[in-house]
Amino acid sequence: MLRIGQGFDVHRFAEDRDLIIGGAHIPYDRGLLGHSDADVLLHVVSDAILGAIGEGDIGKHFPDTDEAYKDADSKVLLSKVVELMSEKDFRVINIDCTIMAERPKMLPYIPQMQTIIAQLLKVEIEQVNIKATTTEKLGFVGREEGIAALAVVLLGKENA
Ligand SMILES: Nc1ccn([C@@H]2O[C@H](COP(=O)(O)O)[C@@H](O)[C@H]2O)c(=O)n1
Ligand SMILES: C[C@@]1(CO)OP(=O)(O)OP(=O)(O)OC[C@H]1O
Repeated sequence: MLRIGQGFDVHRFAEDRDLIIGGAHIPYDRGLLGHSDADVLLHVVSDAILGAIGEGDIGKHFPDTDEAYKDADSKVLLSKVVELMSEKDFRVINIDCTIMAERPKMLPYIPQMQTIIAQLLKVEIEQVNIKATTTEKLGFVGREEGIAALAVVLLGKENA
């Protein structure tokens, strides 16, 4: 059986926050605001998987009203999502992600993000594709107010 899922998320920039995208710590003068570490890329990967297995979204599983998730490491949240996926006997076939950011340049950090995400998903690096784009100075991304990301995932389950 094959199942597809998608995720979309946005976080605004804030002073005095680390910029963490796909688990990579990116040197920059601002980070992203959130209840968790605001790793917008890991959030869309989590949401895409939850969507594919019909389990809602990360807000349902890790509410932003719960102090347990204050400054939470999104790698831990994604690991819990992967556990849920595995309990349902699904595995990731491939995932394709896009980061929308006017700045900073993501390209140098993409191999590191791929490695981290592949480890968390328990797949090979080749099964994880990550792209980055500006929005040509248009909209909230273009005004450098925040970063958006999206992901599409294909899951498979044997003998079903
Ligand atoms: N934050 C970003 C945005 C883009 N890139 C890389 O630059 C290429 C060109 O971007 P355009 O938005 O001008 O099409 C893009 O394909 C990415 O490889 C980036 O690294 N970080
Ligand atoms: C991840 C959670 C939980 O800490 O918080 P945020 O970092 O605010 O992220 P968001 O994508 O807005 O919503 C999901 C939340 O439940």
